[in-house]
Amino acid sequence: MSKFPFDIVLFDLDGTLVDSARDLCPAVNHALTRIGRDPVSEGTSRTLIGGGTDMMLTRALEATGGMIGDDEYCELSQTLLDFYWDNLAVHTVPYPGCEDALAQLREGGVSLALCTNKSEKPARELLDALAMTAHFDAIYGGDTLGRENAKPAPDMLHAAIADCGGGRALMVGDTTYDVRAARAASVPVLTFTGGYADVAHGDLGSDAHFAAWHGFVDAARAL
Ligand SMILES: O=C(O)COP(=O)(O)O
Ligand SMILES: [Mg+2]
Repeated sequence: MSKFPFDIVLFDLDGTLVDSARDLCPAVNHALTRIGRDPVSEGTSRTLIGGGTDMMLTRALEATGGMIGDDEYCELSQTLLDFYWDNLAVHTVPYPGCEDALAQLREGGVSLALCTNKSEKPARELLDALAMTAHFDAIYGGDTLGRENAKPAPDMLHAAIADCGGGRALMVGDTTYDVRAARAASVPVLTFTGGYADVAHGDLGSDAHFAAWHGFVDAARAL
């Protein structure tokens, strides 16, 4: 039994644990400019994150002139990934206070799992680069169980809870993908307002939110 009102915390990655927009934005712009599109601003790129890099590219193409053909899209998606995988930890950092909160949870006997829509390989590489891998008992990426089972589907949440031995779980995220996945898995959900919400925070529909990681443990205990 943990010292918290939950035994397992499932974390989203981009926009929740780490501020990765400053590396994702150059990657999407590398792809856009390759086909002669205008780059998007970092502010715009933040609103495109949450569904995985393919979703980010699709939304960026729609915002800069419309979708392209399937073959060209596949090639461009690979161009984006190649760039991102070589540059995924250039500017990306954990949000202030996040690692202390993870350590506090672990010391309190809570199991931690990562449930990100980022593909598993770059997610693991990013965690390794930031020396954060050891915090997690289970790591799921958007492709681990097949893209069709990425968030907002509940599958990776269910699998991570099982890997952690079952128990009372809590989801922590920043976008509608996280809230919808948590609802589908019947898990309470806390959202971080410092991330990349794709709708107004009040419309995310989470059970509660926190604005800074220093306030996370109190917000989670109050659920
Ligand atoms: O890479 C993305 O677009 C989403 O990743 P996240 O699920 O960790 O927010
Ligand atoms: Mg996110």
